[in-house]
Parts: sequence; C-alpha cells; structure tokens
Amino acid sequence: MSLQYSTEKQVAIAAVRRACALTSSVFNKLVKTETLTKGDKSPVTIADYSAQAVVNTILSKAFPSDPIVGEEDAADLRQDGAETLRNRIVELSNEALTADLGVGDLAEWGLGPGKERTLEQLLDAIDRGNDQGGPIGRRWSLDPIDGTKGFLRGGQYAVCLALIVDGDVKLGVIGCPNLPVNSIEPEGLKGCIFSAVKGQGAEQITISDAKRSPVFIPPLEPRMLNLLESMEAAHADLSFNQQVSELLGITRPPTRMDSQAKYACLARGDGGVYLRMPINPEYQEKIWDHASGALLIQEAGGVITNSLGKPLDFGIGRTLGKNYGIVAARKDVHAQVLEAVQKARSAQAAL
Ligand SMILES: Nc1ncnc2c1ncn2[C@@H]1O[C@H](COP(=O)(O)O)[C@@H](O)[C@H]1OP(=O)(O)O
Ligand SMILES: [Mg+2]
Ligand SMILES: [Mg+2]
Ligand SMILES: [Mg+2]
Repeated sequence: MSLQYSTEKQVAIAAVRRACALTSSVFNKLVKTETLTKGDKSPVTIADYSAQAVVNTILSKAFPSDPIVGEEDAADLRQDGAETLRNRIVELSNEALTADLGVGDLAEWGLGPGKERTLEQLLDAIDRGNDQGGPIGRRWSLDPIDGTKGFLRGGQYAVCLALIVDGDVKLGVIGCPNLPVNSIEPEGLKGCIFSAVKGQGAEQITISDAKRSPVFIPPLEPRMLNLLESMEAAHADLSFNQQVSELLGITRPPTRMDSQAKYACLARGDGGVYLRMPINPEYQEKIWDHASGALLIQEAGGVITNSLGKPLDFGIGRTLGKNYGIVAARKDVHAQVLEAVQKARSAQAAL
C-alpha cells in the first residue's frame, strides 16, 4: 500500500523542480543583460508568471478538479501592449514543460519533448490560480517566486507549493535554487527541494541529483540559537526581534534572508527561531507565503503559531486573516520564545 499523498508529493516535487530550473535560467540570462541591476521588475514578472504557468499546467493535468490559490493572475498579460511579455512567457514555460523527463517525472502529466502549450492554454493555466481558499475541500496554494527581492539580488528565493485539505496543510514543498545543500559548506553545491507530508516527516533532496536526506531540527544550546529573519525591514519588525533575542540571551547575530528559505533553514537546524512580527498590522499574510513552511517546521519537530500562541489558520481564504505575527521554533524553544515576545511587547507598551 502506498503512503497517503505519495502521488501528490511526486507531482508537486516534479512541478517545483521544473519551476526552479526555469527561474534559475531566467536569472542567469538576466545578469548578462544588466536588467537585473537596474531594478527593472518586468523580468521578474516573467519568471513569476512562467513558473505559475508551469506548476499549474502540471497540477491541472495530474489533478484536474483541484482548485489552486496562486499568487499571480494573467489579467495584465491579456492587455494590449503585453505581447513581448506574453511571447517570453510562452517560450520559457514551454522550455520548462518540454524538458526531458527527470527522476520521478511521468509523461502522463503532460511533460517531456513535444508537449508545447499555446499562449491561451498558458494564460488559462496562470488563471487557474484564482481560487479564493476556505475551510472546506481540497486545494493547492502556490507562490511561484517567494522572495522577489532575494531573486533580484541573486540571494535566496523559493518556489512554494502546498496541498491544503479542509484548511489543514497536508503536503508542503519548497524549492530553493540558491540554498547550499549543506549549510556548513556555503560555497558548495546549491539547490535543494524540501518536502513534508503530514504525519510522515520531512526531507530534503538535491535539485541536481535527487539525493535524499531527512530533515529535523536538532536540539541546540541556547547560545547556539540565532534568529532567522527577513532581509526587508518593511516585512518584519527587526528591532523587536533584537529585543527578543536579548531576552533569550542569544549572542549570535541574526541570519537575514528572503523567502520561505527561512523555514527550510530552521527545519534543518540552521538557526533556531523564525520570528516575523508585523511592521504594519493591517498587512495580512498570504497563505502561499507560509503553508509549505508551516508544515515543514511541524514535521521537522517544530511548532509554528502566531505571537499569541494560536495555530495559523489556512482555511480562512487567501490570507491568514488578522496579523499577530509568526513564531516558529523547535518544540522546547518555542514556549521560551513566546514568553520573550510577550515580555518585549509589555516593555514596548510601557514606554
Ligand atoms: N508589508 C509586508 N509585511 C510582511 N510581508 C510582506 C509585506 N509586503 C510584502 N510581503 C511579502 O513577504 C514575503 C517575503 O517575505 P520575506 O521578506 O521574509 O522574504 C513576500 O511574499 C512578500 O510579498 P510579495 O511576494 O508580494 O513581495
Ligand atoms: Mg511570497
Ligand atoms: Mg511571489
Ligand atoms: Mg509577489
């Protein structure tokens, strides 16, 4: 008997691997043209749209009745004047979809040489990401490029795909094309895909040769803990993090990186705490920004809650609703972090 969600996992990893190859190839072509250093966002848009087209095409073939909550939609691409953009998306998406079958790929998912899609099919695939989420039923969440700023810098970004059933994340996959396979060799081989299935644990595979290793948060002495946090000061309250760090007696400096790569790092023990307190409480976190990471943390022996200690709710809609921040850490550390967060908050309120 095969394990629950084993087909979904195989499909999700295949889709994320192709999307990672696509985004890496866009980046490599971009640096040569310098468009990237000028901060022109359109090439990133090309990578985002194409990655969503590829993943949604594969999901729709393998699971035709599953809705998808995807970050992007094709409305702007359908406008007059977007022809160059559309042509690039068709080219990039078809390059990814028609690449030779890799480890675990099946031709029945519509992959491999000769499986080109038309412009209309690809735009429709992007628009398959229009599901509104909710508490009932089975659906996927997709962030085709999480950490746009990291992608632009040549830093960390992630392709994130999750399966959510009745508001509960059952499968999470995070592809990190720029993350070192082994954190103690930062200049070594890069490119990993993390996956977790509810109740079945978590693992990491290398993008290049699909080598597997289990993923779990090792016990870390408090002095060895450090905070994983956003690069972008606008995305999380980094000065609050500093106070929490001091209250916990953490001496190591924080590790700043973009995207759900932070969850991946925490899950394999590169860090110890992921703290994301809102700068702007009106900003509602999106489910595609946290679903895969949340399950990865839980399956690696961690706990993830908001700053009040309540679980994140992936069954509200496209967002996580009211923003009380996010706290993730190994089980034993999580309670200490929550306590420190409350203390830091009281100290702030007393000012
Ligand atoms: N004001 C905000 N607060 C928190 N997160 C934000 C905010 N604005 C955008 N984001 C999202 O944060 C995620 C990246 O987080 P991090 O900085 O930790 O890497 C992105 O998905 C980004 O969305 P977007 O994809 O639309 O840029
Ligand atoms: Mg994102
Ligand atoms: Mg994104
Ligand atoms: Mg975005």
